[in-house]
Amino acid sequence: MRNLNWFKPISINGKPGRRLSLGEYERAVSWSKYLVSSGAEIKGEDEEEWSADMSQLFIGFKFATGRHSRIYRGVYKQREVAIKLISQPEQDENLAIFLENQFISEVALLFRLRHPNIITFIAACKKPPVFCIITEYMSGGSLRKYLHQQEPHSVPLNLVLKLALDIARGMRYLHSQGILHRDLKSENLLLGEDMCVKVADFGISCLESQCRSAKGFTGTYRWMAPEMIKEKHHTKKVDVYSFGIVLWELLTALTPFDNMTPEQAAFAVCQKNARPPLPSACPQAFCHMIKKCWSKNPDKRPHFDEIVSNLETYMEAYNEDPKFFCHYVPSSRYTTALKCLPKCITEQ
Ligand SMILES: Nc1ncnc2c1ncn2[C@@H]1O[C@H](COP(=O)(O)OP(=O)(O)OP(=O)(O)O)[C@@H](O)[C@H]1O
Repeated sequence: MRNLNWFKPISINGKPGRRLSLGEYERAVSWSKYLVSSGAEIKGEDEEEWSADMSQLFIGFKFATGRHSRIYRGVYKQREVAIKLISQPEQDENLAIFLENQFISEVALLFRLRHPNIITFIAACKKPPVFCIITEYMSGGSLRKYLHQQEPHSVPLNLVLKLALDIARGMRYLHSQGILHRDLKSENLLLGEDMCVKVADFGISCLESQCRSAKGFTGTYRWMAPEMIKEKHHTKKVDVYSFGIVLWELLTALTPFDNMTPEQAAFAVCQKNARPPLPSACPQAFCHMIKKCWSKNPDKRPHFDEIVSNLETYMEAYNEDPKFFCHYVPSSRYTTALKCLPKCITEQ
């Protein structure tokens, strides 16, 4: 029997929700016939624990779309959530299998992750040909959307630092769990209230020991490390490369390789070792970090431990002296002195 709770207009924070339009209602009805759980199809490792109780789920309106998904707002067990619905196409068996495997892998990874800078997984539901993933709702939307609303080069340095540190902490945790994200970009970084950033979209993530070729992930070429574009063996360092591009985005509020198609960008990165231009006014501390992160040689890219530690040092120095970025000279004795400075102060 259909669960009509799904189609009640949702109420969020006491404010009445919007009633679904006829089109949205019809789409929701067509999706719901697959999603209303009989409980019979719940199988597999951990599924008992992550399987959503559909009687507790209220679906609202669609607010975003992915390549193969639609994202709805909703309420699950009294909590505001985002509901990602993925539907398998009837006509394309290979894509259907790919999407099912992607769903299984994304849920298996998300289920185990708990960190303030990683999107919080709430529940999921598997009713082929439709799958859903329920996560906390991030009211600020994507970092990409936020940056596109800013004037180029206008994000204040203390905010760049805070956002970069949130992302780097989330990524350090992810790597400590042996997981490669492989699709780190501003669109997959979500903002909460108080401008906290969380890493999201683990659709093509993998355990380092099990990662295979990245064939077909053409949509993310602008952020993709050359070894991954070339479908070569790749390591955690592909995420460090992407972090370098994200840091460039934070400083410029621009889209990388804006004047090129994703394929042209991929060619330029691999064949000409091209990178987005660093702004002339880019503080040395950031220029140095960005260049190291997007080095051609993955071994020259730092680990997230080092990135977090450097960003924390910059943050402390900036809080002490907002002119810190004007004085900073990379890889000098000044940097070493800076690193021991807080210790020296506390030891006195
Ligand atoms: N929990 C959330 N809270 C707020 N917005 C979200 C949330 N999850 C996703 N979104 C929005 O939906 C967009 C697409 O989500 P997501 O990247 O997870 O879908 P996808 O199907 O994997 O997309 P693609 O394959 O195109 O990368 C995000 O860029 C973001 O704007």
